[in-house]
Amino acid sequence: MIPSAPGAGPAGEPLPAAVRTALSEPTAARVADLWRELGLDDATLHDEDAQRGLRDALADRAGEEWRRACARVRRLLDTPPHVALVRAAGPPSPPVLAALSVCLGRLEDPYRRSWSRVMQEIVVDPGSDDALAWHVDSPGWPRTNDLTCLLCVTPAAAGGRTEILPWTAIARELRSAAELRAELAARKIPWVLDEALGSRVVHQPVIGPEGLRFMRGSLERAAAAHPRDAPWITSLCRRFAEVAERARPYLSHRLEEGEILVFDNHRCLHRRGPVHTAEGAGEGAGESADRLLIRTRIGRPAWRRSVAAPFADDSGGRRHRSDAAYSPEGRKE
Ligand SMILES: O=C(O)CCC(=O)C(=O)O
Ligand SMILES: [Fe+2]
Repeated sequence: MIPSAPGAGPAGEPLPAAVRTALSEPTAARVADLWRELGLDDATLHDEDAQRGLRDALADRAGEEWRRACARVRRLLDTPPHVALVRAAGPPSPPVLAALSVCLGRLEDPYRRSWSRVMQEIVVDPGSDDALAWHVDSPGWPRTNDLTCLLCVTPAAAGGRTEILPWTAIARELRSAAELRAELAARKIPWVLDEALGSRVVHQPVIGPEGLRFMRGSLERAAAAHPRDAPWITSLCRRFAEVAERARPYLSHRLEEGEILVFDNHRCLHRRGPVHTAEGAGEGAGESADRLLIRTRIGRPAWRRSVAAPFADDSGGRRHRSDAAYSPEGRKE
């Protein structure tokens, strides 16, 4: 009912060199040593005290390069296009991903079940095309995560580009569609939360005061669960998807082994381009299961983000947010 995105196209721009940060081998090794010393793994990391312990240990002992890299990533996330790419020397390092994540905010896990992971393996799922269309992560959570980090363990043999569409580009496209923009900000979608979270419904617009909330599959679920609202939900979703499809520029990057891509999940949409097998193939056919990423989803950023609530104006996020408007404690779930 809502059209699919075509995936990576020639219109995507490469990641600017300015968003890249390298970490030296000694720093990466120190981080991994701390991780081992603290006896951390995915299960222990669910605990907020363990996350705080790791953050404190890193501040004390990971060194100046680590401190600078974290500060730089925070700055990059605060500035359009709200993206940072970190490459630690050596093989792909889940400890470095976890360490970077806890230095940015809290690793979120609203499920709190034995099967849930704060460091989640992301493989190509031929049964779902949600990742192929512009979306934000966690539309099935009461509050979507603020930041997403993706560590590339195994790159795609071919294709599989990760693409980022910053809010500033969407806002520009919406300038000539004031009515649609007003509707996107005013009409509250009855989002159906994940089954494991009780399938509750939360009412939020696509363009909310805190950011974007959009995923085609979730909107289809909302429409199916609320047949009377289905016509306007479907129409709004289709029109927004068309705007996102036209919006430029967006970034397109094929993650390489060991790279960590971090982006602001409230101020960007993202998607994955089709993955090709050696035989070649298009979307849906020949998708390879080899590509492996590890994802963390971060809430309550550890710093006060300084960029204006982008949804209050069209200035591209240059105005400063008031601290009060962005205090994590002041947020409702
Ligand atoms: O695989 C990627 O590059 C992104 C995947 C994604 O967006 C998702 O699984 O939600
Ligand atoms: Fe995603």
